[in-house]
Amino acid sequence: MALISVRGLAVSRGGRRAVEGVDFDLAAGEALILRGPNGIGKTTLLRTVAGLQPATEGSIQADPDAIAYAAHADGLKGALSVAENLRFWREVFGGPAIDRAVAAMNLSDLVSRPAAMLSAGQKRRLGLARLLVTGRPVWVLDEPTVSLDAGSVALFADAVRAHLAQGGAALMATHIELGLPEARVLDLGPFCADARRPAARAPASFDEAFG
Ligand SMILES: Nc1ncnc2c1ncn2[C@@H]1O[C@H](COP(=O)(O)OP(=O)(O)OP(=O)(O)O)[C@@H](O)[C@H]1O
Repeated sequence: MALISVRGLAVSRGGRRAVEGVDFDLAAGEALILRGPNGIGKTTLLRTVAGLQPATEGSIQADPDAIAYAAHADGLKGALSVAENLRFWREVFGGPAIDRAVAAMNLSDLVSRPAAMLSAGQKRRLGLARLLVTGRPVWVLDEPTVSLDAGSVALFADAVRAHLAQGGAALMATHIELGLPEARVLDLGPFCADARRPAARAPASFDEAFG
């Protein structure tokens, strides 16, 4: 059974339709990568699936309590240490102990350091470790590997693979090659609202050259 089922989905940002007519299912053990050029609507689609904004059209079947959403921003508390941040999130979500998350994202040497004193890549590793302490099955991730070095991208791919093996699922927008050949790819290009309705931008009766 699908954990997320999307049919005929259109999403908008700033009053403009971004993509429309999007269909996909995501089942336990599956990963789906959204691709498309800057501005096509990947973030908008992920925010809509995560329940942070309404769909313009179409349907999304998913349990909002099953989704852990990680946006561009890491959402860390700068004054709290790495361990305190993870314990905070664990208590909010009621997920598993933090040890596995610390090890999975190579944070063992940093557990006592305030999050404000981490590098950009270390902050990102902590932001991703947060997913593991939510205990939620569906990860919805927006550019999860920004700031990560090659070794950390590989760690992240391992964490996703382990999550899938445990019956989880992942929906991700990324421009880079994650090293997850088992993931399906959905190119949003054909679903760009402007490209599908060129007449809406340039009516046939309008003579652009002499208007
Ligand atoms: N705050 C905003 N207000 C109005 N429109 C916005 C805002 N942020 C983004 N947009 C517009 O919404 C559209 C979709 O943006 P979105 O961030 O979803 O694209 P994206 O595919 O995630 O892009 P990127 O690859 O650059 O992250 C774009 O055309 C963008 O210009």
